[in-house]
Amino acid sequence: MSTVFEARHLNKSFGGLAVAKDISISLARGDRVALIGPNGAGKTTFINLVTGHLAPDSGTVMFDDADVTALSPTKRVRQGLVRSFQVTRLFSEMTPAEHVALAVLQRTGRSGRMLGNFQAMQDVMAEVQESLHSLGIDHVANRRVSEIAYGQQRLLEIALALALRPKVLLLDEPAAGVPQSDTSRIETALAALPADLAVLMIDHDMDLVFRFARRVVVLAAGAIIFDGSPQEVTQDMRVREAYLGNYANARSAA
Ligand SMILES: Nc1ncnc2c1ncn2[C@@H]1O[C@H](COP(=O)(O)OP(=O)(O)OP(=O)(O)O)[C@@H](O)[C@H]1O
Repeated sequence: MSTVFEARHLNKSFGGLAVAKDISISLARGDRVALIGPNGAGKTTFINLVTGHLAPDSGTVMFDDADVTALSPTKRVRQGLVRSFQVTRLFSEMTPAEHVALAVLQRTGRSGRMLGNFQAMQDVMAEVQESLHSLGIDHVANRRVSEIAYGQQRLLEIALALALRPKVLLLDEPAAGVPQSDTSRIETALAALPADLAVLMIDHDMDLVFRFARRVVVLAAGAIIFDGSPQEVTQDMRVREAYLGNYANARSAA
């Protein structure tokens, strides 16, 4: 598989606190990687370094064989390096259909001012319908975001990220805050992501992580302490001590 993304030796400190220590991770097309670790390990900081929301003190971010370390977050998104939107970035008065239409208009270089007329644009409408249908939220397409369930809002985040046609998708806790009864919908959406898309997901729900990931990277105190298969990670003594102890014991007892 060809490498599409590579973080090389990223370092970042806040004051005296080193939160990224020589982090190197690469992703190939079709990868399904989970980034796990204790609270405060530096997972979100890593995503921010990758997307350009934070500048590293040293190190390089490579995307599609080009150095994108100095590019703005917007330029990285345009190239296909996309993180899922956060619920807090949705507009409560707008509908899911309008959100997706806006993303499609932006991606295709058309003005957001055309949003009032998107239902007359066949290509936009077709993509909106197909997108919301594939994520199982087409029945709430025309409700206000403030009126739909939290799990549906999180599915809309995924729809918006996919509308940007990413090559690499970074998902920061896609199921966090979603009631247990709805997490299966998120899992179904994750399982149906395009096969050639490279996905890196952060989550604390280990059942979700182990069903989704074919590779697991563990961060602790800003450093990678493990990068390997889900089968090996539960056996790794450093990982057990830093994070997975109880979970690994439960799995081996089951
Ligand atoms: N802008 C900032 N300024 C100072 N310290 C920060 C900043 N952002 C994060 N930190 C610190 O960096 C460390 C890593 O935080 P980060 O949010 O990346 O961890 P995390 O692994 O994503 O944690 P969680 O699982 O709780 O979301 C923490 O100690 C945090 O307090």
